[in-house]
Amino acid sequence: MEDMPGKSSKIPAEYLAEEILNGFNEYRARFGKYTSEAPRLFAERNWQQTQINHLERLRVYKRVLRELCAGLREKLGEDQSNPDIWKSIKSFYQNLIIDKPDSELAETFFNSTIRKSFPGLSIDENLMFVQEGHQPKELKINLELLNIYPSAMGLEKIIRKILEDYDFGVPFMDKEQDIQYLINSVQEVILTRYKVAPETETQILKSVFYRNKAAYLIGRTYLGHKWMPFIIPIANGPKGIFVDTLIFDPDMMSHLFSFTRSYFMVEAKVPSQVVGFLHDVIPHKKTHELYNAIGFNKHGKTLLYRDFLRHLSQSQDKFEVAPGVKGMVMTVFALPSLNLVFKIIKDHFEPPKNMTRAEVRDKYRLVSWHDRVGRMADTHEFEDFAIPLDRISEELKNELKNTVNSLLRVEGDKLIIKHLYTERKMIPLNVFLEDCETEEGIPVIEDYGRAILQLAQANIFPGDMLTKNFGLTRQKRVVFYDYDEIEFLEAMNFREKPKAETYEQIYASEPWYTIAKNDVFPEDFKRWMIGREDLRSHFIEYHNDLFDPVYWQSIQNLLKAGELIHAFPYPEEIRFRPEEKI
Ligand SMILES: Nc1ncnc2c1ncn2[C@@H]1O[C@H](COP(=O)(O)OP(=O)(O)OP(=O)(O)O)[C@@H](O)[C@H]1O
Repeated sequence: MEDMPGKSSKIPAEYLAEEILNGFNEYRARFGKYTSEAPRLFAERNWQQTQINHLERLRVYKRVLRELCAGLREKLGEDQSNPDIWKSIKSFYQNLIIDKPDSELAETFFNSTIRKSFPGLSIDENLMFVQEGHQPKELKINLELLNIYPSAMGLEKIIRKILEDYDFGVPFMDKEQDIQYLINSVQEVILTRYKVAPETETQILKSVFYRNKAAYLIGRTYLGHKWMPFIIPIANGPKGIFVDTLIFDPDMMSHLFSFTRSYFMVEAKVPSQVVGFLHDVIPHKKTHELYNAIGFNKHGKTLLYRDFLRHLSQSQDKFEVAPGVKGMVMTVFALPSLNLVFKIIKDHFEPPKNMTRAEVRDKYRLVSWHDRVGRMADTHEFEDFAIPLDRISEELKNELKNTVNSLLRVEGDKLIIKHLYTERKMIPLNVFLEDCETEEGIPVIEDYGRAILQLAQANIFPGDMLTKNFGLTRQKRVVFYDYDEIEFLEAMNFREKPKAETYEQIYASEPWYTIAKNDVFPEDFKRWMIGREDLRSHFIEYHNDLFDPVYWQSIQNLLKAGELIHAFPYPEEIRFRPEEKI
């Protein structure tokens, strides 16, 4: 063994590097086991277990890491924060993972390990993979990952062959009708507009993407001058498997991979190759978002951080307090040129907020584990996040000092923030509604109500539903981002207001009836949900159900009966069949 600098006198660095690699392999094996069960659970329509597996898979990383790091800390003893030893471990580890098909994930795993084992570590390229190790993993497409259908086969034969190749082990409800629906869609969208040359082809990833109650095939057709990507959603209803629709719209495709959706279960032995294909098919999405979407959210976080560092070095603007109404629980700031916000839990909350910092963190964790149904933003959690002091505006410096001082320290020319969340930057809904035209506002407020109802169907009650707690995405979709008052819908008690009968009751300045902590009176929502006169009446009429306690109770009853309500990540109108035919 080559004599490495600073080799531990007690346990050789080589051994510790192997131990970290074993931890990584353990994580990959356990992650892979949950992923590999997705096709069977889909075939069995076992949605309960699908949900459990989704949650368990999200927990694997931390669980493996916790055990590994406890062992490492014990073995390293006083050497836990000896940079020479870690440098040596990194060097051995780098050699061990060099030929791994998922070495980029293994690097991220190393970073997590050292951050949890080395007290007081600051970002250091010698000790961590701040940038990618050897050679950056090229996002190359491997043709072996694809099923290929030459155009010369003819449309109908291609479609038949696709439905044969992707065998879910369950009979189709009506395969002939599915084939006809698919032919019609292709004719409508492609063949009426483009002439497909016979020497071209259609490619579909062999790996199927599973999420909730659906499976998705992802592919593209070469039209002779450009690729036309598509997604085929497939569902398994009580009468069998069926193709639910065919998606060509790039925005819809992109939304399927949105930061507001849960991660897919998909076999990806070489993640960079699957991401490479997705990158070509959905060019809008950044690489870190695609890694997140296929379940490697820790590596997604690494890439997000690398993007952040690059962005910082290429921009000059200053971090500012985020526009909109300031939070009572979170201090939120942003860099105008960057598509992210940074959220820190305040040191003290003003009444009526009376939760603790730990409780707020629990709520954020709940959201990251829960099905976000396209209506809640995913967050990444960072510890000891460094920002150059000269990039922070004076106003923000004061705001940070006044609200989160206990989490700040200065190291050289950097401000280090002990704990923060990053989240996609959106336009706060209240800001948008302040000066939009009526016609622009109408679809947005309709979507606001829809967002609340879809969250309810996923067993989430936002608690505080004011427009300031929702944001608008690039695609003008309304997304909830204020999690500190979130509750499970099942825990709420939706009530009608008792009718005042006596003189005292009618003229009482305070409610004369008792109100329990989880009581909710939906008819009150009318008073404060939408302030603008020109939008208010439309909202109240359009979302009449929102103000009816019986409607909320009916959603609770469905949830109590164990119903997993599937939130379709595409509009109802594009589905091939109405719900009653399924
Ligand atoms: N993802 C985001 N994109 C853009 N702005 C955001 C985002 N998240 C938060 N903000 C801004 O920061 C403000 C405070 O954020 P947030 O609602 O999460 O804090 P809070 O302290 O939980 O709020 P509250 O006082 O309602 O509990 C928002 O009103 C909005 O203006």
